Amino acid sequence: MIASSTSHAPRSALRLLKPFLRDHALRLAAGFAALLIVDLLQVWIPRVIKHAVDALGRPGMTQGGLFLYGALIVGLALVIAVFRYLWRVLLLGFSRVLERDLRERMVERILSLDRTVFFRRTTGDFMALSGNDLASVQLAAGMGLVAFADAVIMSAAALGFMAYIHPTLTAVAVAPMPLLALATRFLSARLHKRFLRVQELFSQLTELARSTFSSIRLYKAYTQEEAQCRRFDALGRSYIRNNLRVALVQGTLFPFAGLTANTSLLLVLLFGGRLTLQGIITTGDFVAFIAYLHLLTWPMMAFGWVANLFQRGLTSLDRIEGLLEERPALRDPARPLPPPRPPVTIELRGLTFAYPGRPEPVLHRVRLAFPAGVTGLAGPTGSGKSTLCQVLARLYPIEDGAYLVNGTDVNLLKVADVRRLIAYVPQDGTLFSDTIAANIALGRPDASREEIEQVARAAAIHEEILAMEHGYDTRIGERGVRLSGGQRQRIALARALLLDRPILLIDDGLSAVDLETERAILRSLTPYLEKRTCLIVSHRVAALADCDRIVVLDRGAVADQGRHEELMERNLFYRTIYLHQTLRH
Ligand SMILES: Nc1ncnc2c1ncn2[C@@H]1O[C@H](COP(=O)(O)OP(=O)(O)OP(=O)(O)O)[C@@H](O)[C@H]1O
Repeated sequence: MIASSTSHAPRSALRLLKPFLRDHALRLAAGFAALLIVDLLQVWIPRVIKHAVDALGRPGMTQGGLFLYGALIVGLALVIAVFRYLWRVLLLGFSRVLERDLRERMVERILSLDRTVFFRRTTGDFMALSGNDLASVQLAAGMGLVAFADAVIMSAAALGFMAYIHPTLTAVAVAPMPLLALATRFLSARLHKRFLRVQELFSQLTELARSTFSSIRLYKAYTQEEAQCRRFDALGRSYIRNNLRVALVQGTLFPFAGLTANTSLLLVLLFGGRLTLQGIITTGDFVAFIAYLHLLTWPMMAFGWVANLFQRGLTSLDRIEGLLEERPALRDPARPLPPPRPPVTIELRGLTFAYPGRPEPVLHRVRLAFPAGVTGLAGPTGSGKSTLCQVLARLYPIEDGAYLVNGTDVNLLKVADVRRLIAYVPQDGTLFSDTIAANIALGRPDASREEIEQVARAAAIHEEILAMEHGYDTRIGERGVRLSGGQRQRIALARALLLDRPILLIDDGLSAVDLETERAILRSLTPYLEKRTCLIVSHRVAALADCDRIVVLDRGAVADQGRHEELMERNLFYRTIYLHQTLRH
């Protein structure tokens, strides 16, 4: 699941940010300039304090004079507040814009991918990427970047002022700092590994939650609530355990930074105190020096913290890059031919097909022409009927044999141009939490109510929709009414009819209605299907009896084809199933 995220060095992920940094260079420059001003003004305050303290020892110093120093500090603080507001808006705003940009690119990429990728990646994986990972990148690019720049500017300025007071004392005060840098480096390497594991577990947890809640009725029916709770519990414990392992490293890093800062303070008190007593530096210098040391404490802590943020951000950016680098297996040719025009005929020539990652072909040298009219597709379960529909719907790459549209190989056409010719009704007609009208109009949101009603009539669902309280405006799904399996299938069929495309593929799309209704619907579709090419898969061969032609598939190969009467005469499988099903009804 996470394989692609760990396949390349995290730093290569930074390439992702380059064009973005270029586009927002001005905003960043203004933001960092504001940050620089804030930091410089901030390090100026101890200078004012120094002068105030030194002035205290001079004769003739009045309260009014002291007030002036105080007013100067307040003035500086006001200017600092304005510029701090500016950098927050500019730099933190930058991280939000980056977040939005990455999210849009991720959504675009996910929508461009095909099924081959979704076999490898789970929904939980996508959710973790757009949740946790994106938040980590945003935090690193926002607060992380700001804290880092702030720490660099502040420490450089503070060190400069300290060195100006007394270079040797400065060297003594910063002596413990390299230790902190080393500790940060060592600990953040561990943190990277542990954090990766936490992200993986979060992804698994999200996937478990999604699959549990979307199939909650099934778990209840199988009384699997407790078992499912145990699964959550085990995964949740592992998630906490691994988070604690992260906290253990972080918990070492922060106190260590604090300890280093206080050691520096001790050294300054000892050596700086002596220098003051000897009169080498003034009391004001000594007070200012300690104020600078306080200003240095934050950058020292910040380096450790920022190292963590960057580590997390890089790990997440790497995972996001893994997703953005995914490419659909189905790609458009470099120079596609113009889209085919109706009337459209389709044909398979010696098509052999295996699912990606599976060596065993599911379809073997299928040779079939689909003339205008209705072709029925029958065959034992697992014989490859759905696979054939999906290949025809242009959902998988064609690598062995040919799929021709109006005599042109589909590999020479744009994928979307072929798909635009086909209305496909899959086995599980997925409906969305929206109104019935919106569900039917999925492929044509601009369709009029009249057009929607017309296709609903053809799919024999109009009367039932009208009988509902809000008719076509009835909401379905989690917050609306629950529909029967047959109703869902007929709405899915109406949705495909509304597309008004030259080819219609119905993959057992009426399995949930009774045989008579299925036959009646197929008969009522006859006027709609005139001049179109239609393939209907059905488990009930009796429903296919009126088709112009019926193909029998067996273990992925075409076993027979002909009219109902012909197959009744010569095809044992067809006759047996037909008699079995009609006698039972
Ligand atoms: N996504 C997939 N990945 C790998 N193998 C698959 C996939 N979908 C189906 N198969 C395999 O392909 C074979 C044909 O399945 P398919 O669903 O096309 O048969 P079918 O005739 O439509 O079956 P049914 O009548 O039960 O719906 C089966 O062996 C199945 O296990």
